[in-house]
Amino acid sequence: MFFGYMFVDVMSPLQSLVNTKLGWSPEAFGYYAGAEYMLNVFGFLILAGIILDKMGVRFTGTLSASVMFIGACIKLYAISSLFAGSAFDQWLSSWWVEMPGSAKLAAFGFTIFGCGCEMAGITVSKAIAKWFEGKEMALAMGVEMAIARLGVFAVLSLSPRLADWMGKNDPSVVPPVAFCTVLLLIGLICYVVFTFMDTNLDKQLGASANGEGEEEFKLSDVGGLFKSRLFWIIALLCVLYYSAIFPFQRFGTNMLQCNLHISETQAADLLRWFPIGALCLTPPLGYFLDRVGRGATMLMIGSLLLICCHLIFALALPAFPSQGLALATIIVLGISFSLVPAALWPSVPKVMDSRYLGSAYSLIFWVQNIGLFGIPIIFGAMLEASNQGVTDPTQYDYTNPMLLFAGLGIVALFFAIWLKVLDTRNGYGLDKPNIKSDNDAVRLDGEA
Ligand SMILES: C[C@H](N)C(=O)N[C@@H](CCCCN)C(=O)O
Repeated sequence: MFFGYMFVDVMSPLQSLVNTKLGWSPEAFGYYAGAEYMLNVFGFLILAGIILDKMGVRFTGTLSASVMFIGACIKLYAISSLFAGSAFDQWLSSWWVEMPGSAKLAAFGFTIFGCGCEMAGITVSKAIAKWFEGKEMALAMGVEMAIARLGVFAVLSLSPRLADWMGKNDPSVVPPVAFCTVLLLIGLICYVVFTFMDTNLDKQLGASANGEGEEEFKLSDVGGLFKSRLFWIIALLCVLYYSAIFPFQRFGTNMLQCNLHISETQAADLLRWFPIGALCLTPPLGYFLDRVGRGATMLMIGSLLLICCHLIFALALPAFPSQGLALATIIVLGISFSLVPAALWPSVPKVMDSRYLGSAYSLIFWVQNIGLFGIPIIFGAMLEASNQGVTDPTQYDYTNPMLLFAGLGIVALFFAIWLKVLDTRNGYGLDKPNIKSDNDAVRLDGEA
């Protein structure tokens, strides 16, 4: 997940460079950013849930790491000089001309990568929920997410510097993407080694080699989940919250650059404190949740902080372009980004029967991916519409698109409050600690 999250954001701090070097407009960048989730939205994630439940963690993990690597190679080729000017490039550039050939092929590679990355995400979630059931599950998920955030921090720090590899006068998008592609190959090799070690351990313990696929995915479970009000509240809170977080991560560098009139590297250096805040706080919050609880309350506070931060970025930062204000807001956003993920993901096994868990995670990811696919496109289009005639990518006005993020946060807060009310009324146990011997939480199959 560390290398995967690095690859996801490798181009995020390079938006103005891809604009000048590859000719991608903000709209094209938005299409590219949303492409990560495209095939997932059109059903791949549901298939991934079935594969996970049928084939188990070892097989699905190896498959997802391989798919991520293949997607990364396609994207690397798309932005390289091997592709630029080729007959394939000319053909790809000849239709839907707003989207250059390199952007189309990179978006395709990112789509393939996204299938692997999201499949890896549900594999990890299910494995942790199973391994840590009734134990320090929230802490384990918090540590896993912290490692992923460290990847984002690392890539926001490294990417602009690697882009200047050949000298500041000739920056290029290729070195950072190539570097992260090699890391994905190393990740794949590590996972293959893990599967051999895990199989050997099973043999030593005398466990059945196929013991991991015992929780069968049933299509009827999907129907049951879709009819559940609780599922929809969690899924909609998830999609609204994350749609104001991950797309922000992608556009944030340029937003800071435009508002603060600083270089791309300086802006990325500021933005990298966002994942760092989340990195430091998510594990302790998971520890707190395991022992004390308050998950539903954390979801509300996290959503409220999200709204405040995006309103500051939209309205206050353009009026008071201060790096101190930007940094403080980024840190508070990092706190929000710890509270919600730390509480959201461990809440799912609390309210959904373990028989549904693989499918529940894949369906929540699926709903979430619809937002993660659509919002960057809408955001990019709003940015373009708000900046008609602006040719310098460091001079964009980000007010309207940032208000979109604040709006998403307001609706997310509404769902967080609703969840808290239902939890208080029906006793789902969302505000209760994870570690306890006889969990009296009401699960979906017991939902009225
Ligand atoms: C984007 C991805 N679908 C996602 O939701 N990522 C979450 C972590 C999900 C839990 C993984 N074990 C995130 O907060 O990064």
